[in-house]
Amino acid sequence: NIAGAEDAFSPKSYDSATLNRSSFPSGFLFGTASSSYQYEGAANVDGRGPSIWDFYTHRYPEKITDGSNGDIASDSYHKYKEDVAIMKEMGLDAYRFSISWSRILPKGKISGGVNKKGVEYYNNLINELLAHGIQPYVTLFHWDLPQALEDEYGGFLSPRIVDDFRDYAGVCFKEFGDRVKHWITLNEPFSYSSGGYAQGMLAPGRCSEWQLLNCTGGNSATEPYLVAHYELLAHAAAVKLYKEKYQASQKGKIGITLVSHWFEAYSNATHNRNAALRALDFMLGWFLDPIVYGNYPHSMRSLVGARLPKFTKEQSAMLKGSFDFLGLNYYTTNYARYVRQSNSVNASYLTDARANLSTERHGIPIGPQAASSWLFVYPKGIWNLLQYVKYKYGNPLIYITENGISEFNNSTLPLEQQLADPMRIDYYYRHLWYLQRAIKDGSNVKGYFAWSLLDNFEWNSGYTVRFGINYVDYKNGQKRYPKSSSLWFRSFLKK
Ligand SMILES: OC[C@@H]1[C@@H](O)[C@H](O)[C@@H](O)c2nnnn21
Repeated sequence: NIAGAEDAFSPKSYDSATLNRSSFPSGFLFGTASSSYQYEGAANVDGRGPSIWDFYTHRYPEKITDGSNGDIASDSYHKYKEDVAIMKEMGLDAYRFSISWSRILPKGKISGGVNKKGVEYYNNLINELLAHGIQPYVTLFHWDLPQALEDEYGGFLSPRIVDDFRDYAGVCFKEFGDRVKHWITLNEPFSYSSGGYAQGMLAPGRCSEWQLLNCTGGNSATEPYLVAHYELLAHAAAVKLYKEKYQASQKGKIGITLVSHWFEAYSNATHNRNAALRALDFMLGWFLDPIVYGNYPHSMRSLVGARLPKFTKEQSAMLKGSFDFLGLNYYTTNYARYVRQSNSVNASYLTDARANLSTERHGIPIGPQAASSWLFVYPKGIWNLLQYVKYKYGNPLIYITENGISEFNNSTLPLEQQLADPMRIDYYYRHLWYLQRAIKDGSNVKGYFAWSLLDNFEWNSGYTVRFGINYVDYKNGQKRYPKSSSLWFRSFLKK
């Protein structure tokens, strides 16, 4: 049910005696997550082609809080062996990372050539992980689309992306599928379509002029829905290829990672409870309904109308059941309340749900605010979200593929102060407590990946916030240091 009690649980202490690996089913997987553009650096090294994030950060540095980019980032391209050693030291079982499409295919297409050095880097990373008993969970697309495809036909705004994504996925299955047994096609298609085409604060930075968000063209009423449609079809095409050509011999699993907030009704009034359900449809159901039921949620079809693309019968059949597991990213919870559509002249994805989202009620915040302005700590939301997915979508096999919190970059403070991150220990302890609760209540969750192993490039926030369990000294050759949460995880994960 939507009316949720406040998040009542707060631990007396964080010692791993009360909550640890054995609070979870045996074989439960613990990992950390990352992504190529945010971690690797080496942007123009060894044949990598530019992605839309290289273009966006260099062309519009003013759109990034500190004017930074991922040219060097956490330099994992050169330091991946150190990173694997840190994972081993922490006692982690798995590592979720993404492949840079333009490092493998610099021009985005096979016809543009496969970059052998790029293939070599990911082979080295995968082999290093396996040599240390750490399982690779590999995301094919984590927002860094080859700029060549954006230039040629507008990237995910065009149906041509479906074939190109499928071909790229095929190269990865062929090159790495003998050792990679868990594939994630897309990371958060919601964020890519809403952030990139409705709000415009993620690359390629498009939105309606009237939203006055300083976008470079676009239409927030139509483009988010077109992009989401082609993301779904690209996902389904890659899954079809894997299942038809590779799964029998490679015996791996393939899925997709979706993100959702939990939404608490602003009040128990029916119109506010319905607003919370619509908010879930427009953020999670937008993608989960098509892959579970083969079509968009009813609320979207009725409210968005002709602006919502339609699936053909064949496409619907290809989408329905197109996953062996669901990756779910949870960070925060919002209040939702009914709002009458302001006007139909300036339609936008951002108002189509007729649900006003807020992070406070009667002036009281829903939880403590992190450094990231959208992130309020509400651990019970992970339990709520898992109940909702269990009941509405048939209790699918789930991995929590991201969960985490950010602090501000205070690199002027003494290092030992910067390494003290008690709020991160509190965040992880409380979310993990609700996660083991949800599993005991029947949710089919098999693993958990914390965001993030290291501090990294946080998209439009640049390096002004830090999500790392381990610190990266950007002023000193990206040197890694464990934060207190890294040491806490080490005791939590002890076997
Ligand atoms: O903002 C923190 C992280 C980003 O760094 C990830 O790239 C992205 O997958 C995500 N989704 N929700 N929160 N996050």
